Amino acid sequence: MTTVSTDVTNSLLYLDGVSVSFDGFKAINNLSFVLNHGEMRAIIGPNGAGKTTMMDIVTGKTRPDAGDVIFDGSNDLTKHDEADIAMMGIGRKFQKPTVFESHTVEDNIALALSGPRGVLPMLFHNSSRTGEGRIREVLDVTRLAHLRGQMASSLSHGQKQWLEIGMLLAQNPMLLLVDEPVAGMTDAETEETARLLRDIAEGHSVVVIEHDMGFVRELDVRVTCLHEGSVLSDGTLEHVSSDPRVVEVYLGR
Ligand SMILES: Nc1ncnc2c1ncn2[C@@H]1O[C@H](COP(=O)(O)OP(=O)(O)OP(=O)(O)O)[C@@H](O)[C@H]1O
Repeated sequence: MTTVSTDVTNSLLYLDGVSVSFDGFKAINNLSFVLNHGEMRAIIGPNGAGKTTMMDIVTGKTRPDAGDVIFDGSNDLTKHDEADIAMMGIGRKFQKPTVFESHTVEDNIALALSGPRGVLPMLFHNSSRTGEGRIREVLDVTRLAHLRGQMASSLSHGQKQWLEIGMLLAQNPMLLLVDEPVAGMTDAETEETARLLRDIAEGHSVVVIEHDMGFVRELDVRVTCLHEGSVLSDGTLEHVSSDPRVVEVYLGR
């Protein structure tokens, strides 16, 4: 018990004994998962393993039937709705980019900055960091500074994904949840996305769901493999990818 309570206090995200069923089917089955402050983690696993459902539970979209879901040591996420959870500092990027196509890159970031956790409402209290400074920071980290005046509709698929990550960053979340960011990207964009997320992880905690194992290798972080709603294997990519159970249900297919 001592270990568990220490885990809760020291972790940014703590799931223990979490289960959820849909029409009697256990999509998440007694799942335990701990993410440390400042950590980036990759989540892999076959289709239907429960990866998206796990994110749905963390963001308040789905309520678990059982288990603990604690954010930043003391916030019981099962007692909050999606809007509350976003305000607490959990940002989610879905697989498909949803940028404002008919606005410029810069305006997309500015719109996100003026959102509930953006910095613009706080400007009067913090003159050292202007909206413009923050926009530049976000554009730099998302590799879009040279495109700031262009319409979002003119961006490549990969650049739209980076822009949406930028819009998330503008909200300054403590934790970013990123679902299959490199699906549909070119090889060059995929490699750049790994570098971009590593840069972001210097100041944020990140959970990335991804099937592209080359990309997961580039991320160079601890990997958790889910299967049938629970953790099947966890550790370095070398450890997880050589686990015979992971090879059987996922990598060997
Ligand atoms: N709202 C829902 N109603 C019914 N079944 C659901 C619902 N959401 C998820 N499921 C089922 O739960 C299981 C887990 O789905 P989930 O989308 O979490 O898997 P995943 O690991 O994200 O898969 P993929 O890699 O294909 O995205 C699947 O069998 C799915 O059909």
